[in-house]
Amino acid sequence: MTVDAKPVAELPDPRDFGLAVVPEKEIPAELASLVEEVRSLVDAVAHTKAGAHELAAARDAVAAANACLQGDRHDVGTMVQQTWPDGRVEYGTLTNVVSGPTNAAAPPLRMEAAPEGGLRGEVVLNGTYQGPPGLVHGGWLAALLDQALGAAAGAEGMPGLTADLNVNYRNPSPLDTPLEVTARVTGTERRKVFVAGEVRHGGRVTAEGTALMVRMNLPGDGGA
Ligand SMILES: CCCCCCCC/C=C\CCCCCCCC(=O)SCCNC(=O)CCNC(=O)[C@H](O)C(C)(C)COP(=O)(O)OP(=O)(O)OC[C@H]1O[C@@H](n2cnc3c(N)ncnc32)[C@H](O)[C@@H]1OP(=O)(O)O
Repeated sequence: MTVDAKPVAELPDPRDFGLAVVPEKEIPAELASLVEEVRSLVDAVAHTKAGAHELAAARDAVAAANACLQGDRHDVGTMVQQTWPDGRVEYGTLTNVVSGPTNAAAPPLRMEAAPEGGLRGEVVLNGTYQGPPGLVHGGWLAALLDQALGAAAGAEGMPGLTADLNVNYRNPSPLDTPLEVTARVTGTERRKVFVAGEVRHGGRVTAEGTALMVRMNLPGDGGA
C-alpha cells in the first residue's frame, strides 16, 4: 500500500472554521459532577421499581433542575480542547456521544497514547447501553470502535470522517465491567487512512473493527 497521506503539520484550529472552543480545564467542576449525577440518574430511572409517590417526587425535582438549566447554552458544534499528559492537544465535539465531557449520554470513552503505539482507553457501560440481557448493544460497540478509530487517525495528525466501518462481534461484551478499547493506524493512501481496533473484556477480544477514515481536506494541503 502506498504510504503517502500527509499528516497535517499542526492540527487545524476549529476557531479558524468558525467553531467555538472550550478548553477542558475550563469546564466547571460543578458541571462535571452534574454530568456524573445525570448519568447515574438515567441509569436509576431506567431500572427503578420505585412507587408512584417517589416517582412523582423525582419527576418534580428533575423538572426543577431542567428549568434551572434552560438559560444560555453552547452552540451545537462547540469543540472541547483536551491536553494530554504528553502535551498533545486534541479537539473533539463537546457533546460527542461517545467521549463528550458534558454529555451525560456518553459513557464516556477517553483514549490515551498506548505504550505499544496507537491509542488505548477503558470504559464501563452501564445498563442503559443494554442490548441482549446483560450485554452491551452491538450498535454501541460499533460507536466505541468508530470513535476510537477516528481518534487514532486524529492522534497521528490525520483527522477525518468515517467512510466505511466494519465490525466483527467475537464474544459477548458484558455491562457494568471495564472494557478495554484499542485502536491504531494501519496504513494510508492519498487522503485515505486505514485504522483497526478492538474491544476486550478480561483480555479477550469481544469486538474488532476496521475503518476507512477520509482525512479532512484542509486549505493549503493541496487536497492530495
Ligand atoms: C474543523 C475543525 C477540525 C478540528 C479537528 C478535529 C479533530 C478530531 C480528531 C479526532 C476525533 C475524531 C473522532 C471522530 C470519530 C467519529 C467519526 C464519525 O462518526 S464521522 C460521521 C460518519 N461519517 C460521515 O458522516 C461521513 C459521510 N461521508 C462523507 O462526508 C464523504 O463521503 C467523505 C468525507 C467520507 C469522503 O468524501 P470526499 O469527497 O471528501 O472524498 P472522496 O473523493 O469521495 O474519497 C476520497 C477517497 O476515499 C475513497 N472512499 C470514499 N468513501 C469510501 C467508501 N465508503 N468506501 C471505500 N472508499 C471510499 C474514495 O474512493 C477516494 O479514494 P481514492 O483516493 O480515489 O483512491
